Amino acid sequence: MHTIEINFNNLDFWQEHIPNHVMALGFFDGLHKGHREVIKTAKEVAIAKQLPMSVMSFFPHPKSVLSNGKEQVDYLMPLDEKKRVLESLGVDFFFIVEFNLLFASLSPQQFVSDYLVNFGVVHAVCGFDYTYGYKGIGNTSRLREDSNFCIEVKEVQCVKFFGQKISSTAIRNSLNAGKLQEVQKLLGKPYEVKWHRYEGLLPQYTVPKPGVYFVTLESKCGSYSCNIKVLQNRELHITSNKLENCKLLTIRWHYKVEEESCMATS
Ligand SMILES: Cc1cc2nc3c(=O)[nH]c(=O)nc-3n(C[C@H](O)[C@H](O)[C@H](O)COP(=O)(O)O)c2cc1C
Ligand SMILES: Nc1ncnc2c1ncn2[C@@H]1O[C@H](COP(=O)(O)OP(=O)(O)OP(=O)(O)O)[C@@H](O)[C@H]1O
Repeated sequence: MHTIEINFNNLDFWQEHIPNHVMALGFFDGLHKGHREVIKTAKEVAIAKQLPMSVMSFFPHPKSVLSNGKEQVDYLMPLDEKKRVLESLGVDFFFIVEFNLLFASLSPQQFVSDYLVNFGVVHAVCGFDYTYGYKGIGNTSRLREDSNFCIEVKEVQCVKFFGQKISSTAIRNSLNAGKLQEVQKLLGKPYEVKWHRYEGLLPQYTVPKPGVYFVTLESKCGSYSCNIKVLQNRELHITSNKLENCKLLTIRWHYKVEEESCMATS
């Protein structure tokens, strides 16, 4: 998979060098079941058309840029992890567009013309609620028209869990409430973070609310299941010394064992 960072300075260059392809559109934080359905659908279209397939996402999150940094976004995964998962899903090109105020002010038609039509997109795939362009006024029902009918559009229906749309926001809320089993159902797998023995939690991961959790720790030295504590400042307290020689751990979260209120007395 080729990862290409796009900004206003290199846009012309890439417009000339990217082959015709099928694109999946969206931010895709956490790559949950809904996101995977969009990417799977794009991959199927690409295979049928014998074309490469891409994902176009942005960085940083529109919310943090549009609030001038006042609204902090708790990412579910850093870009490197997103790259790793996208590659495993068969994505050929991962475009990361620099999201800044100038980009945010593009009209829906400008975005579609410069970043889709002139970018070699012949078929776009997005979820039913994908939005684009200034104030997010572009939506899937006008995407084909905004491209002057140059690209085909496939809209993916809502993937739900107990009648509710699966979303990155719902997953962040469940994480913040310590509902790790619910998070697992929405993601389709246990939530994972990377933790360094000296540096702590790696950037752009979110940890659940304070409490005691049953997790699996995985490292080059092996894997081991135990309880760990999330402290008030969202720091992790890992008492197990089984993997003490390993600096970098993947923590796979299973369920909450104890509430924060019980921790104080235990
Ligand atoms: C060119 C462009 C301009 C955008 N401008 C705005 C904006 O002014 N306000 C806003 O809230 N979101 C804006 N967005 C963000 C989108 O509404 C949307 O959140 C983003 O494309 C990710 O889509 P998704 O949330 O469906 O994954 C813009 C997106 C694009 C592509
Ligand atoms: N549950 C879902 N079912 C189908 N498509 C989805 C679902 N969730 C997101 N998508 C689609 O996946 C792409 C990426 O969406 P986005 O990153 O906005 O995810 P989200 O989970 O809705 O995030 P947020 O909660 O921050 O709005 C978009 O095309 C969007 O329409």
